[in-house]
Amino acid sequence: MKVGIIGDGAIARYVRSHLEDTHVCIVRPSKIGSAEASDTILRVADASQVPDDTDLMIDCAGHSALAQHGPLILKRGIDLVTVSLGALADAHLHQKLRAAALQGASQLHLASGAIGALDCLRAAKVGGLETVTYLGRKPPQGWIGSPAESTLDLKTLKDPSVHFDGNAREAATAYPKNANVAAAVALAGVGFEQTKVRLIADPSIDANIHELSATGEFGSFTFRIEGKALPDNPKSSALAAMSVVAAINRMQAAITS
Ligand SMILES: NC(=O)C1=CN([C@@H]2O[C@H](COP(=O)(O)OP(=O)(O)OC[C@H]3O[C@@H](n4cnc5c(N)ncnc54)[C@H](O)[C@@H]3O)[C@@H](O)[C@H]2O)C=CC1
Ligand SMILES: O=C([O-])CC(=O)C(=O)O
Repeated sequence: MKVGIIGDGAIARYVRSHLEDTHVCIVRPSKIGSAEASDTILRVADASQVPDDTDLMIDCAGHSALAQHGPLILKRGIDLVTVSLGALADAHLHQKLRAAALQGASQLHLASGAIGALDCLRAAKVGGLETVTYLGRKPPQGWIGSPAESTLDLKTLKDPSVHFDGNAREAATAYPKNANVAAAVALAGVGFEQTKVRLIADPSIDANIHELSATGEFGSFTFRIEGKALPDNPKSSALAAMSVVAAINRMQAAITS
């Protein structure tokens, strides 16, 4: 399988290090000439330059990259795995990606990202869900560059502080680098409006802690994960990068779980 990637950040580097070969990489135009001499990968600036024989593209570059490159990749009949699923909180983009996939007879696969138990939520949805709540906690440095900065002094924070309380659509839209998990939970469960989200900066922790609780016809469950961040990006959990590799592996397996 010829696999290409979008982005060259923390998640993309992890994913590439776990793939035998990467065929092509879509990067920002300013980075086209910046490849290290040892890196022989074909670097291109947009989806129209991705070679025709590419079987699968992997988006590890965030919401704007999925919006920019996703529709053409799918229209060209190339399957796409994305970790930037918070971008789907934009109903217009959601519809555009869906239409592109139908037109190209391709599929957009949503990596599970930094959370687990989405399989449980999807199954529970069949019987009917009553409440779904997601709580995202990160150390203060994980919220730098986000709207948390407008309500909290992240450098001097002493106590755990809630800086967002609302629904998954608002969270995914306002926190494109931090609330993709809220979108993953919404898409697997009761949708963007009904999924309750709280985001917390917590100086007493050194992990990205995600908690998911649901009740419904099936009963109830709570899932909690303490995820280590990737060494080169405190915002992104290592599990998010691992989930992309797992999604690629699943797509190539004869028997999938
Ligand atoms: N689903 C989940 O649980 C998670 C999802 N994410 C998403 O993954 C994204 C990437 O995370 P990291 O690798 O840690 O971030 P990063 O900041 O280390 O890397 C992002 C890379 O994307 C590139 N990029 C941005 N826009 C681009 C465009 N239009 N075309 C080509 N390249 C572009 C940047 O140059 C950079 O190399 C985050 O922005 C976030 O939206 C991150 C963590 C968890
Ligand atoms: O990596 C994480 O822990 C979660 C994250 O940034 C996101 O949901 O966008």
